[in-house]
Amino acid sequence: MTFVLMFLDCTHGFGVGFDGLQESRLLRPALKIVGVGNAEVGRETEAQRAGGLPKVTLVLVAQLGETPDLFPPPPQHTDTHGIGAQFPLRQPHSSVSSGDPASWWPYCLKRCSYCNFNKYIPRGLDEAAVRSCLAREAQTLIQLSRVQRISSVFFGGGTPSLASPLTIAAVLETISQCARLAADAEVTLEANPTSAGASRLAGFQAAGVNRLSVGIQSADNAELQLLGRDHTADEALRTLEEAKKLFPGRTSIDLIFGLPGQSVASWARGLEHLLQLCDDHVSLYQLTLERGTSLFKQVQQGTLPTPEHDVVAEMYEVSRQMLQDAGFRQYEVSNFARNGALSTHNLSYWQGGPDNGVSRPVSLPGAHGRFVPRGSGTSLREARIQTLEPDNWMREVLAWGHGTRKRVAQNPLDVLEEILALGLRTDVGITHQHWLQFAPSLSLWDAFGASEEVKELEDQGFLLLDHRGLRCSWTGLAVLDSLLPTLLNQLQQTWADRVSPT
Ligand SMILES: C[S@@+](CC[C@H](N)C(=O)[O-])C[C@H]1O[C@@H](n2cnc3c(N)ncnc32)[C@H](O)[C@@H]1O
Ligand code: SF4
Repeated sequence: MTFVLMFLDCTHGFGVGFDGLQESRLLRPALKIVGVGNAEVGRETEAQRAGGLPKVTLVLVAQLGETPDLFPPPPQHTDTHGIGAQFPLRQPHSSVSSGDPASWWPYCLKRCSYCNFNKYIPRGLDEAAVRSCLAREAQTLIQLSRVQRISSVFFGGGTPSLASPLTIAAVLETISQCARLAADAEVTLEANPTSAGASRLAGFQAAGVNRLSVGIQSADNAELQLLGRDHTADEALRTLEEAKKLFPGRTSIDLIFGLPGQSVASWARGLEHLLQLCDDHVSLYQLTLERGTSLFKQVQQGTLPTPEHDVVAEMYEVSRQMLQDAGFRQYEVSNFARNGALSTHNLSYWQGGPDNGVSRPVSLPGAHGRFVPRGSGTSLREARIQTLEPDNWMREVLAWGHGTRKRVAQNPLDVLEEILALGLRTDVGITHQHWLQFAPSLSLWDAFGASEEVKELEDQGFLLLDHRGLRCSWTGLAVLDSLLPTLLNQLQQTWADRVSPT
Protein backbone atom coordinates (compact mmCIF):
# COMPACT_ATOMS: atom_id res chain seq x y z
CA MET A 1 0.00 0.00 0.00
CA THR A 2 1.08 3.47 -0.57
CA PHE A 3 0.24 6.46 1.46
CA VAL A 4 0.32 9.46 -0.58
CA LEU A 5 0.35 12.40 1.28
CA MET A 6 0.51 15.40 -0.39
CA PHE A 7 -0.25 17.22 -3.11
CA LEU A 8 0.03 16.92 -6.71
CA ASP A 9 2.87 19.00 -7.85
CA CYS A 10 1.42 21.60 -10.09
CA THR A 11 4.79 22.94 -10.94
CA HIS A 12 6.29 19.66 -11.88
CA GLY A 13 8.02 20.71 -14.92
CA PHE A 14 7.43 22.82 -17.86
CA GLY A 15 4.25 22.90 -19.76
CA VAL A 16 1.12 24.86 -19.54
CA GLY A 17 -1.97 24.09 -17.60
CA PHE A 18 -1.11 20.79 -15.99
CA ASP A 19 -2.03 22.12 -12.61
CA GLY A 20 -5.40 23.07 -13.97
CA LEU A 21 -5.74 19.73 -15.62
CA GLN A 22 -4.84 17.90 -12.47
CA GLU A 23 -7.17 19.97 -10.44
CA SER A 24 -10.08 19.31 -12.69
CA ARG A 25 -9.38 15.75 -13.69
CA LEU A 26 -7.72 14.28 -10.67
CA LEU A 27 -9.43 16.09 -7.91
CA ARG A 28 -12.76 16.57 -9.53
CA PRO A 29 -13.11 13.30 -11.30
CA ALA A 30 -16.76 13.97 -11.87
CA LEU A 31 -15.92 16.49 -14.57
CA LYS A 32 -15.81 14.99 -17.99
CA ILE A 33 -13.78 16.28 -20.88
CA VAL A 34 -16.13 16.30 -23.78
CA GLY A 35 -14.19 18.12 -26.38
CA VAL A 36 -10.94 19.69 -27.35
CA GLY A 37 -10.87 23.22 -28.63
CA ASN A 38 -9.29 26.60 -28.20
CA ALA A 39 -10.19 27.21 -24.64
CA GLU A 40 -8.20 28.04 -21.61
CA VAL A 41 -8.43 25.56 -18.87
CA GLY A 42 -7.93 25.31 -15.21
CA ARG A 43 -5.60 27.45 -13.28
CA GLU A 44 -3.67 29.06 -16.04
CA THR A 45 -0.69 30.74 -14.49
CA GLU A 46 -0.40 34.46 -14.40
CA ALA A 47 2.71 34.19 -16.50
CA GLN A 48 0.77 32.40 -19.16
CA ARG A 49 -2.05 34.86 -19.00
CA ALA A 50 0.09 37.92 -19.11
CA GLY A 51 2.74 36.54 -21.40
CA GLY A 52 0.44 35.07 -23.98
CA LEU A 53 1.77 31.59 -23.47
CA PRO A 54 0.17 28.79 -25.39
CA LYS A 55 -3.11 27.80 -23.90
CA VAL A 56 -4.04 24.25 -23.26
CA THR A 57 -6.87 23.53 -25.57
CA LEU A 58 -9.08 21.61 -23.31
CA VAL A 59 -12.74 22.07 -22.73
CA LEU A 60 -14.24 20.77 -19.57
CA VAL A 61 -17.93 20.82 -19.70
CA ALA A 62 -20.02 18.11 -18.23
CA GLN A 63 -20.33 17.74 -14.51
CA LEU A 64 -21.16 14.10 -14.10
CA GLY A 65 -22.11 14.31 -10.51
CA GLU A 66 -19.70 14.06 -7.67
CA THR A 67 -20.44 11.35 -5.19
CA PRO A 68 -21.73 12.72 -1.95
CA ASP A 69 -19.43 12.78 1.00
CA LEU A 70 -19.17 9.26 2.24
CA PHE A 71 -17.57 10.42 5.38
CA PRO A 72 -19.75 12.83 7.26
CA PRO A 73 -17.63 15.86 8.03
CA PRO A 74 -17.03 16.30 11.70
CA PRO A 75 -19.82 18.33 13.20
CA GLN A 76 -17.91 21.22 14.65
CA HIS A 77 -17.59 23.15 11.39
CA THR A 78 -18.94 23.05 7.90
CA ASP A 79 -17.12 21.76 4.90
CA THR A 80 -16.30 24.81 2.88
CA HIS A 81 -13.42 23.30 1.01
CA GLY A 82 -14.37 20.46 -1.25
CA ILE A 83 -11.86 18.54 -3.24
CA GLY A 84 -10.20 20.82 -5.70
CA ALA A 85 -10.59 24.00 -3.74
CA GLN A 86 -7.51 25.84 -2.62
CA PHE A 87 -5.33 22.80 -2.45
CA PRO A 88 -1.76 22.89 -3.51
CA LEU A 89 -1.45 20.33 -6.23
CA ARG A 90 2.25 19.99 -5.96
CA GLN A 91 3.04 17.26 -5.16
CA PRO A 92 1.37 15.28 -4.35
CA HIS A 93 0.10 13.35 -3.84
CA SER A 94 -1.30 6.34 -1.87
CA SER A 95 -2.17 2.26 -2.26
CA VAL A 96 -3.02 -1.26 -0.84
CA SER A 97 -1.37 -4.44 0.32
CA SER A 98 1.86 -2.63 -0.17
CA GLY A 99 2.15 1.13 0.10
CA ASP A 100 3.93 4.43 0.56
CA PRO A 101 2.60 6.63 3.34
CA ALA A 102 3.28 10.31 3.41
CA SER A 103 3.09 12.64 6.30
CA TRP A 104 3.00 16.46 6.27
CA TRP A 105 4.31 19.05 8.61
CA PRO A 106 2.23 22.12 7.76
CA TYR A 107 4.39 24.69 9.56
CA CYS A 108 7.00 27.04 8.15
CA LEU A 109 9.15 29.67 9.82
CA LYS A 110 7.98 32.23 7.29
CA ARG A 111 6.02 32.41 4.07
CA CYS A 112 8.08 32.36 0.92
CA SER A 113 6.89 34.94 -1.58
CA TYR A 114 5.86 32.37 -4.21
CA CYS A 115 4.35 29.54 -2.18
CA ASN A 116 0.65 28.92 -1.58
CA PHE A 117 0.96 25.55 0.07
CA ASN A 118 -1.21 24.85 3.05
CA LYS A 119 1.16 26.16 5.70
CA TYR A 120 1.06 27.98 8.98
CA ILE A 121 3.52 29.94 11.05
CA PRO A 122 3.70 28.04 14.34
CA ARG A 123 2.58 30.08 17.32
CA GLY A 124 2.38 28.32 20.65
CA LEU A 125 2.61 25.02 18.86
CA ASP A 126 2.11 21.98 21.06
CA GLU A 127 4.37 19.60 19.18
CA ALA A 128 3.58 16.64 21.42
CA ALA A 129 -0.11 17.03 20.55
CA VAL A 130 0.58 17.28 16.81
CA ARG A 131 2.89 14.27 17.08
CA SER A 132 0.28 12.14 18.74
CA CYS A 133 -2.32 13.15 16.14
CA LEU A 134 0.04 12.33 13.28
CA ALA A 135 0.71 8.93 14.75
CA ARG A 136 -2.97 8.31 15.48
CA GLU A 137 -4.06 9.25 11.99
CA ALA A 138 -1.33 7.15 10.37
CA GLN A 139 -2.53 4.21 12.45
CA THR A 140 -6.18 4.75 11.51
CA LEU A 141 -5.47 5.07 7.82
CA ILE A 142 -3.12 2.10 7.63
CA GLN A 143 -5.64 -0.04 9.45
CA LEU A 144 -8.46 1.17 7.26
CA SER A 145 -6.49 0.47 4.09
CA ARG A 146 -5.20 -2.87 5.35
CA VAL A 147 -1.80 -2.07 4.01
CA GLN A 148 0.57 -4.81 4.94
CA ARG A 149 3.90 -3.75 3.51
CA ILE A 150 5.32 -0.29 3.22
CA SER A 151 8.15 0.46 0.86
CA SER A 152 8.51 4.20 1.27
CA VAL A 153 7.51 6.99 3.61
CA PHE A 154 7.58 10.67 2.72
CA PHE A 155 7.64 13.55 5.18
CA GLY A 156 6.70 16.64 3.24
CA GLY A 157 5.59 20.13 3.99
CA GLY A 158 5.49 22.85 4.92
CA THR A 159 8.77 22.33 6.59
CA PRO A 160 9.10 18.91 8.24
CA SER A 161 12.68 19.69 9.20
CA LEU A 162 11.11 22.04 11.75
CA ALA A 163 9.57 19.05 13.52
CA SER A 164 11.70 17.40 16.13
CA PRO A 165 13.38 14.10 15.25
CA LEU A 166 11.26 12.66 18.06
CA THR A 167 8.12 13.37 16.03
CA ILE A 168 9.54 11.77 12.91
CA ALA A 169 10.59 8.74 14.97
CA ALA A 170 7.13 8.48 16.55
CA VAL A 171 5.36 8.45 13.17
CA LEU A 172 7.78 5.87 11.79
CA GLU A 173 7.39 3.77 14.91
CA THR A 174 3.60 3.81 14.53
CA ILE A 175 3.82 2.93 10.83
CA SER A 176 6.10 0.01 11.57
CA GLN A 177 3.75 -1.22 14.27
CA CYS A 178 0.79 -1.17 11.88
CA ALA A 179 2.45 -2.69 8.81
CA ARG A 180 5.74 -4.20 7.76
CA LEU A 181 8.10 -1.34 7.07
CA ALA A 182 10.59 -2.90 4.70
CA ALA A 183 14.19 -2.84 5.94
CA ASP A 184 15.22 -1.06 2.76
CA ALA A 185 12.23 1.32 2.72
CA GLU A 186 12.99 4.78 1.40
CA VAL A 187 12.25 7.34 4.10
CA THR A 188 12.47 10.89 2.75
CA LEU A 189 12.27 14.15 4.63
CA GLU A 190 12.00 17.59 3.04
CA ALA A 191 14.40 19.99 4.67
CA ASN A 192 14.83 23.75 4.55
CA PRO A 193 18.39 25.00 5.00
CA THR A 194 17.43 27.19 7.94
CA SER A 195 16.09 24.35 10.04
CA ALA A 196 18.52 21.67 8.96
CA GLY A 197 21.81 22.09 10.76
CA ALA A 198 24.17 19.11 10.98
CA SER A 199 22.97 18.01 14.41
CA ARG A 200 19.32 18.12 13.42
CA LEU A 201 20.06 16.17 10.27
CA ALA A 202 21.87 13.56 12.34
CA GLY A 203 18.82 13.44 14.62
CA PHE A 204 16.54 12.77 11.63
CA GLN A 205 18.88 10.06 10.46
CA ALA A 206 18.81 8.43 13.88
CA ALA A 207 15.00 8.64 13.75
CA GLY A 208 14.99 6.54 10.57
CA VAL A 209 15.19 9.05 7.71
CA ASN A 210 17.50 7.81 4.95
CA ARG A 211 16.85 10.29 2.15
CA LEU A 212 16.81 14.06 2.27
CA SER A 213 15.25 16.55 -0.13
CA VAL A 214 16.82 19.94 0.46
CA GLY A 215 15.07 23.14 -0.67
CA ILE A 216 18.05 24.95 -2.16
CA GLN A 217 15.93 26.79 -4.77
CA SER A 218 18.77 28.99 -6.05
CA ALA A 219 22.47 29.67 -5.54
CA ASP A 220 21.96 33.40 -5.99
CA ASN A 221 21.32 35.60 -2.96
CA ALA A 222 19.28 38.16 -4.90
CA GLU A 223 17.02 35.40 -6.22
CA LEU A 224 16.65 33.87 -2.77
CA GLN A 225 15.63 37.27 -1.49
CA LEU A 226 13.11 37.66 -4.28
CA LEU A 227 11.69 34.26 -3.35
CA GLY A 228 11.42 35.37 0.26
CA ARG A 229 13.60 32.52 1.45
CA ASP A 230 15.06 32.82 4.92
CA HIS A 231 18.50 31.52 4.01
CA THR A 232 21.45 32.64 1.93
CA ALA A 233 23.07 30.68 -0.87
CA ASP A 234 26.03 29.88 1.40
CA GLU A 235 23.73 28.53 4.10
CA ALA A 236 21.91 26.40 1.53
CA LEU A 237 25.17 25.01 0.19
CA ARG A 238 26.44 24.28 3.69
CA THR A 239 23.26 22.30 4.38
CA LEU A 240 23.80 20.45 1.10
CA GLU A 241 27.34 19.52 2.14
CA GLU A 242 26.16 18.29 5.53
CA ALA A 243 23.28 16.38 3.98
CA LYS A 244 25.61 14.66 1.48
CA LYS A 245 27.87 13.52 4.32
CA LEU A 246 24.97 11.95 6.19
CA PHE A 247 22.93 10.76 3.21
CA PRO A 248 25.47 10.06 0.46
CA GLY A 249 23.76 9.20 -2.83
CA ARG A 250 20.39 9.95 -1.21
CA THR A 251 20.32 13.72 -1.08
CA SER A 252 18.06 15.53 -3.50
CA ILE A 253 17.89 19.24 -4.20
CA ASP A 254 14.87 21.34 -5.20
CA LEU A 255 15.53 24.22 -7.59
CA ILE A 256 13.19 26.81 -9.08
CA PHE A 257 13.57 28.48 -12.46
CA GLY A 258 11.60 31.02 -14.44
CA LEU A 259 11.80 33.82 -11.88
CA PRO A 260 10.85 37.38 -12.82
CA GLY A 261 13.88 39.03 -14.37
CA GLN A 262 15.92 35.83 -14.53
CA SER A 263 17.80 35.32 -17.80
CA VAL A 264 18.63 32.00 -19.41
CA ALA A 265 22.32 32.74 -18.97
CA SER A 266 22.05 33.55 -15.26
CA TRP A 267 19.89 30.47 -14.60
CA ALA A 268 22.33 28.27 -16.53
CA ARG A 269 25.30 29.70 -14.61
CA GLY A 270 23.61 28.92 -11.31
CA LEU A 271 22.65 25.43 -12.41
CA GLU A 272 26.16 24.70 -13.61
CA HIS A 273 27.52 25.72 -10.22
CA LEU A 274 24.98 23.57 -8.38
CA LEU A 275 25.62 20.58 -10.62
CA GLN A 276 29.19 20.56 -9.37
CA LEU A 277 28.02 20.42 -5.78
CA CYS A 278 24.86 18.37 -5.85
CA ASP A 279 24.38 14.70 -5.12
CA ASP A 280 22.49 12.27 -7.38
CA HIS A 281 18.97 13.68 -7.49
CA VAL A 282 17.59 17.02 -8.68
CA SER A 283 13.98 18.24 -8.76
CA LEU A 284 13.46 21.19 -11.04
CA TYR A 285 10.39 23.33 -10.58
CA GLN A 286 9.19 25.94 -12.98
CA LEU A 287 7.94 28.85 -10.90
CA THR A 288 4.17 29.06 -10.88
CA LEU A 289 2.91 32.51 -9.98
CA GLU A 290 0.24 31.54 -7.51
CA ARG A 291 -2.68 33.79 -6.79
CA GLY A 292 -2.57 35.07 -3.22
CA THR A 293 1.21 35.10 -3.00
CA SER A 294 3.24 38.27 -2.73
CA LEU A 295 5.23 37.44 -5.86
CA PHE A 296 2.01 37.13 -7.81
CA LYS A 297 0.94 40.54 -6.57
CA GLN A 298 4.23 42.16 -7.46
CA VAL A 299 4.08 40.81 -10.99
CA GLN A 300 0.46 41.79 -11.34
CA GLN A 301 1.18 45.32 -10.18
CA GLY A 302 4.07 45.58 -12.59
CA THR A 303 6.73 45.95 -9.89
CA LEU A 304 8.33 42.80 -11.25
CA PRO A 305 8.44 41.66 -14.86
CA THR A 306 6.37 38.73 -16.03
CA PRO A 307 8.59 35.78 -16.89
CA GLU A 308 8.42 35.35 -20.64
CA HIS A 309 7.27 32.07 -22.00
CA ASP A 310 10.04 31.64 -24.55
CA VAL A 311 12.68 32.43 -21.97
CA VAL A 312 11.24 29.98 -19.47
CA ALA A 313 10.91 27.30 -22.15
CA GLU A 314 14.53 27.78 -23.09
CA MET A 315 15.58 27.53 -19.44
CA TYR A 316 13.87 24.18 -19.23
CA GLU A 317 15.50 22.90 -22.40
CA VAL A 318 18.92 24.15 -21.35
CA SER A 319 18.50 22.53 -17.93
CA ARG A 320 17.51 19.15 -19.33
CA GLN A 321 20.53 19.19 -21.59
CA MET A 322 22.91 20.24 -18.82
CA LEU A 323 21.56 17.58 -16.48
CA GLN A 324 21.88 14.96 -19.19
CA ASP A 325 25.47 16.02 -19.86
CA ALA A 326 26.15 15.69 -16.13
CA GLY A 327 24.98 12.06 -16.23
CA PHE A 328 21.43 12.52 -15.00
CA ARG A 329 18.47 10.63 -16.38
CA GLN A 330 15.28 12.61 -16.66
CA TYR A 331 13.02 9.96 -15.22
CA GLU A 332 10.08 12.30 -14.83
CA VAL A 333 9.00 15.68 -16.18
CA SER A 334 10.80 17.55 -13.41
CA ASN A 335 12.93 14.91 -11.72
CA PHE A 336 16.44 13.85 -12.60
CA ALA A 337 18.61 11.12 -11.09
CA ARG A 338 22.00 9.55 -11.69
CA ASN A 339 23.61 6.41 -10.34
CA GLY A 340 20.15 4.89 -9.98
CA ALA A 341 19.04 7.40 -7.33
CA LEU A 342 15.40 7.53 -8.51
CA SER A 343 12.91 8.17 -5.75
CA THR A 344 10.87 5.07 -4.91
CA HIS A 345 8.13 7.13 -3.37
CA ASN A 346 7.74 9.41 -6.36
CA LEU A 347 7.78 6.50 -8.78
CA SER A 348 5.07 4.65 -6.92
CA TYR A 349 2.98 7.77 -7.12
CA TRP A 350 3.45 8.35 -10.83
CA GLN A 351 2.94 4.69 -11.58
CA GLY A 352 -0.27 4.59 -9.63
CA GLY A 353 0.87 2.12 -7.01
CA PRO A 354 1.74 -1.51 -7.11
CA ASP A 355 -1.67 -2.96 -7.70
CA ASN A 356 -5.18 -2.14 -8.74
CA GLY A 357 -6.28 -0.97 -5.36
CA VAL A 358 -4.03 2.01 -5.32
CA SER A 359 -4.26 3.49 -1.85
CA ARG A 360 -2.47 6.54 -0.75
CA PRO A 361 -3.47 7.28 2.79
CA VAL A 362 -2.34 10.73 3.58
CA SER A 363 -1.64 11.91 7.00
CA LEU A 364 -1.60 15.56 7.92
CA PRO A 365 -3.56 18.70 7.43
CA GLY A 366 -4.46 19.57 3.88
CA ALA A 367 -2.93 16.45 2.39
CA HIS A 368 -4.36 14.68 -0.63
CA GLY A 369 -4.53 10.95 -0.94
CA ARG A 370 -5.72 8.04 -2.99
CA PHE A 371 -7.08 5.38 -0.78
CA VAL A 372 -8.79 2.02 -0.86
CA PRO A 373 -10.54 1.56 2.47
CA ARG A 374 -10.38 -2.23 2.37
CA GLY A 375 -10.96 -2.30 6.10
CA SER A 376 -14.50 -1.12 5.47
CA GLY A 377 -15.11 -3.84 2.92
CA THR A 378 -14.59 -2.02 -0.36
CA SER A 379 -11.98 -2.31 -3.08
CA LEU A 380 -12.94 0.94 -4.78
CA ARG A 381 -10.45 3.72 -4.84
CA GLU A 382 -11.23 7.12 -3.37
CA ALA A 383 -9.70 10.56 -3.62
CA ARG A 384 -9.37 11.94 -0.13
CA ILE A 385 -8.46 15.23 1.35
CA GLN A 386 -7.54 15.86 4.92
CA THR A 387 -8.83 18.89 6.79
CA LEU A 388 -6.76 21.97 6.07
CA GLU A 389 -6.39 23.86 9.31
CA PRO A 390 -4.14 22.11 11.84
CA ASP A 391 -6.33 22.96 14.85
CA ASN A 392 -9.47 21.60 13.22
CA TRP A 393 -7.56 18.63 11.86
CA MET A 394 -6.31 17.81 15.36
CA ARG A 395 -9.78 18.07 16.83
CA GLU A 396 -11.04 15.68 14.19
CA VAL A 397 -8.21 13.21 14.68
CA LEU A 398 -8.87 13.20 18.41
CA ALA A 399 -12.58 12.66 17.85
CA TRP A 400 -12.54 10.31 14.87
CA GLY A 401 -9.03 8.92 14.61
CA HIS A 402 -8.52 10.76 11.33
CA GLY A 403 -9.01 14.18 9.77
CA THR A 404 -10.38 13.07 6.42
CA ARG A 405 -12.62 15.88 5.30
CA LYS A 406 -13.68 14.77 1.90
CA ARG A 407 -13.95 11.47 0.06
CA VAL A 408 -14.85 11.12 -3.57
CA ALA A 409 -15.24 7.63 -5.02
CA GLN A 410 -13.28 7.11 -8.22
CA ASN A 411 -14.81 5.04 -10.98
CA PRO A 412 -12.60 2.84 -13.20
CA LEU A 413 -12.32 5.54 -15.85
CA ASP A 414 -11.21 8.12 -13.27
CA VAL A 415 -8.49 5.74 -12.18
CA LEU A 416 -7.40 5.08 -15.76
CA GLU A 417 -7.19 8.78 -16.48
CA GLU A 418 -4.88 9.22 -13.53
CA ILE A 419 -2.77 6.30 -14.67
CA LEU A 420 -2.49 7.96 -18.07
CA ALA A 421 -1.77 11.50 -16.88
CA LEU A 422 0.71 10.46 -14.21
CA GLY A 423 2.35 7.56 -16.08
CA LEU A 424 3.18 9.74 -19.07
CA ARG A 425 5.14 12.03 -16.79
CA THR A 426 7.80 9.34 -16.55
CA ASP A 427 10.35 8.49 -19.22
CA VAL A 428 9.23 4.85 -19.10
CA GLY A 429 5.63 5.85 -19.67
CA ILE A 430 2.91 3.22 -19.31
CA THR A 431 3.75 -0.36 -20.15
CA HIS A 432 1.08 -2.66 -21.61
CA GLN A 433 1.38 -4.89 -18.57
CA HIS A 434 0.83 -2.02 -16.16
CA TRP A 435 -2.11 -0.62 -18.09
CA LEU A 436 -3.85 -4.00 -18.24
CA GLN A 437 -3.80 -4.23 -14.45
CA PHE A 438 -6.17 -1.29 -14.43
CA ALA A 439 -7.99 -1.89 -17.73
CA PRO A 440 -8.20 -5.62 -18.42
CA SER A 441 -10.79 -5.07 -21.15
CA LEU A 442 -9.26 -2.07 -22.90
CA SER A 443 -5.65 -2.40 -24.00
CA LEU A 444 -3.48 0.57 -24.87
CA TRP A 445 -3.84 -0.49 -28.49
CA ASP A 446 -7.64 -0.53 -28.13
CA ALA A 447 -7.67 2.87 -26.51
CA PHE A 448 -5.17 4.71 -28.67
CA GLY A 449 -4.08 2.51 -31.59
CA ALA A 450 -6.76 3.58 -34.06
CA SER A 451 -6.83 7.29 -33.26
CA GLU A 452 -5.84 9.70 -36.03
CA GLU A 453 -4.97 12.39 -33.47
CA VAL A 454 -2.71 10.06 -31.53
CA LYS A 455 -1.09 8.95 -34.77
CA GLU A 456 -0.45 12.60 -35.59
CA LEU A 457 1.28 13.12 -32.23
CA GLU A 458 3.41 10.06 -33.00
CA ASP A 459 4.27 11.38 -36.46
CA GLN A 460 5.22 14.72 -34.93
CA GLY A 461 7.66 12.90 -32.69
CA PHE A 462 5.93 13.59 -29.36
CA LEU A 463 4.58 10.16 -28.53
CA LEU A 464 5.41 6.48 -28.97
CA LEU A 465 2.97 3.60 -28.91
CA ASP A 466 4.81 0.32 -29.47
CA HIS A 467 5.42 -3.14 -28.05
CA ARG A 468 6.59 -1.60 -24.76
CA GLY A 469 3.57 0.61 -24.23
CA LEU A 470 2.75 4.32 -24.47
CA ARG A 471 5.30 6.99 -23.61
CA CYS A 472 6.49 10.47 -24.46
CA SER A 473 9.57 11.06 -26.51
CA TRP A 474 12.24 13.41 -25.14
CA THR A 475 10.51 16.24 -27.02
CA GLY A 476 7.07 15.12 -25.91
CA LEU A 477 7.98 15.07 -22.22
CA ALA A 478 8.56 18.82 -22.37
CA VAL A 479 5.08 19.52 -23.74
CA LEU A 480 3.13 16.76 -22.01
CA ASP A 481 0.46 19.15 -20.81
CA SER A 482 -0.48 19.99 -24.34
CA LEU A 483 -0.65 16.29 -25.35
CA LEU A 484 -2.86 15.17 -22.48
CA PRO A 485 -6.15 16.69 -23.61
CA THR A 486 -6.03 14.71 -26.85
CA LEU A 487 -5.12 11.51 -25.04
CA LEU A 488 -7.70 11.91 -22.28
CA ASN A 489 -10.35 12.72 -24.80
CA GLN A 490 -9.45 9.67 -26.84
CA LEU A 491 -9.52 7.46 -23.74
CA GLN A 492 -12.95 8.73 -22.78
CA GLN A 493 -14.30 8.11 -26.25
CA THR A 494 -13.01 4.55 -26.54
CA TRP A 495 -14.12 3.82 -22.99
CA ALA A 496 -17.62 4.98 -23.83
CA ASP A 497 -17.66 3.03 -27.10
CA ARG A 498 -16.07 -0.21 -26.00
CA VAL A 499 -16.34 -0.62 -22.25
CA SER A 500 -19.48 1.12 -21.13
CA PRO A 501 -21.57 1.91 -24.21
CA THR A 502 -24.69 3.75 -23.18
C1 LIG B 1 6.24 22.83 -0.44
S1 LIG B 1 7.90 22.82 -0.66
C2 LIG B 1 8.38 21.92 0.75
C3 LIG B 1 9.86 21.93 0.98
C4 LIG B 1 10.43 23.02 1.82
N1 LIG B 1 9.48 23.68 2.65
C5 LIG B 1 11.12 24.04 0.96
O1 LIG B 1 10.58 25.11 0.78
O2 LIG B 1 12.20 23.74 0.52
C6 LIG B 1 8.23 21.71 -1.98
C7 LIG B 1 8.81 22.41 -3.16
O3 LIG B 1 7.79 23.12 -3.84
C8 LIG B 1 8.37 24.28 -4.35
N2 LIG B 1 7.36 25.29 -4.64
C9 LIG B 1 6.51 25.84 -3.77
N3 LIG B 1 5.74 26.78 -4.39
C10 LIG B 1 6.14 26.80 -5.69
C11 LIG B 1 5.74 27.57 -6.83
N4 LIG B 1 4.81 28.50 -6.73
N5 LIG B 1 6.35 27.32 -8.00
C12 LIG B 1 7.30 26.38 -8.08
N6 LIG B 1 7.74 25.65 -7.04
C13 LIG B 1 7.16 25.85 -5.85
C14 LIG B 1 9.28 24.70 -3.23
O4 LIG B 1 10.20 25.61 -3.64
C15 LIG B 1 9.87 23.40 -2.79
O5 LIG B 1 11.07 23.15 -3.39
S1 SF4 C 1 9.41 26.96 3.28
FE1 SF4 C 1 8.66 25.64 1.62
S2 SF4 C 1 6.52 25.16 2.19
FE2 SF4 C 1 7.20 26.88 3.49
S3 SF4 C 1 6.52 28.70 2.44
FE3 SF4 C 1 8.59 28.30 1.74
S4 SF4 C 1 8.36 27.01 -0.10
FE4 SF4 C 1 6.42 27.01 0.97
